Amino acid sequence: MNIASSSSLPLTGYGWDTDWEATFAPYAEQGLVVGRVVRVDRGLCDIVTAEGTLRADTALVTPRDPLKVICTGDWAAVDTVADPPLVRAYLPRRTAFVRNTSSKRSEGQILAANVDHAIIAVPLTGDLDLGRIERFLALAWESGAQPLVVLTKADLVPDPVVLSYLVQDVETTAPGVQVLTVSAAEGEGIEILQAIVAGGTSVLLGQSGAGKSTLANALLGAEVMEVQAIRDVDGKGRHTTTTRNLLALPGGGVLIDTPGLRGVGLWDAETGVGQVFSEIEELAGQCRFHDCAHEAEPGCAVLAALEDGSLSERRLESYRKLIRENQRILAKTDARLRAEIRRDWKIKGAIGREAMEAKRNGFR
Ligand SMILES: Nc1nc2c(ncn2[C@@H]2O[C@H](COP(=O)(O)OP(=O)(O)OP(=O)(O)O)[C@@H](O)[C@H]2O)c(=O)[nH]1
Ligand SMILES: [Zn+2]
Repeated sequence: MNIASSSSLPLTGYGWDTDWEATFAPYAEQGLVVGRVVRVDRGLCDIVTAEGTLRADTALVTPRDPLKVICTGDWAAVDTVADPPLVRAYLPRRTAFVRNTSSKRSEGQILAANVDHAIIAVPLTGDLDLGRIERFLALAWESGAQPLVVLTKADLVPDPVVLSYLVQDVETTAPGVQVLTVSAAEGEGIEILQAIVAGGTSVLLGQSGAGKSTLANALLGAEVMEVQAIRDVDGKGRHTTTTRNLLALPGGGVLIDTPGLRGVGLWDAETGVGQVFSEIEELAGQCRFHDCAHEAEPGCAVLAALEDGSLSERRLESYRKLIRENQRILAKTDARLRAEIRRDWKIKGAIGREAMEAKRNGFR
């Protein structure tokens, strides 16, 4: 994407601050140039620097561990004397979005780095899927970014009383999270969202049809939509939809557009789950047994809350589902490890059997 190729664009528009500057100082001493990664593909990445966008080799920042591969949002230290330019390193990430790549593979995939706001788009059409919101919240908390729920298509709920109930439901589901209603169709709520995202880097999460693209366009303005159209014309249209891009917003802030974050799964999001269900974790802390499973134990504060109605059955079920799902993912990660342990046992077992046999034979 060449939006940033004009050399006058300062890096502050891309999230550069004095903390990054301090972290980068030793690289600057080595004559390396700083830039933010706007896209990574096939061994190369696009990096926006104070001098414009350059394409650099990522061989040195593509280790085997998929979570350590350079990604969109990273701050790179680039050797611009090399030809092509070469990324030597990237600065330690403040936050990182990771997802479970597929059901077959257990390795995580790094989606975006240094994200401050995770905007969870939830359409106000049909029934609110609170469980889905919880999943996105867990993923967001786990990344280190601050989640924000944006209820989209508010124009489809004209009754303010109904709307306020829906907002309340979501607020209860998302303790500690700001809930905003917007209508891109009527422009309502967009300015507030603009003000929030102006401070930092944001990603848009949410199911297909939630209104993410529409929101992105509202934040980006017409200029970028045109660029998008031009890119489609040059025959790369299909491809660009799967490529992650990082864009400076005209009203301030940065948007990382990650269309890949649709059927998102959890990845080692145990801490995230805890934050989504902070009230349940708090209750669990009051259970008589510290390893209480909240099934039938005496003195269980979680079950007591269910009983007196302060905790809903749906909420607890949702919590359990997320914990189970997370454990399955962790188990997959550990599958290789467990296979090794099993092999170890087998060897030890074989040795043991041999010894037994020798003994038995000896006794004969
Ligand atoms: N009424 C109404 N419709 C909207 C609004 N925002 C988006 N839509 C419609 O909702 C549909 C889906 O919007 P998108 O922005 O494409 O949704 P998305 O989340 O990007 O979907 P994917 O690209 O499939 O992930 C489109 O037909 C939009 O026109 C809104 O504020 N009001
Ligand atoms: Zn309990």
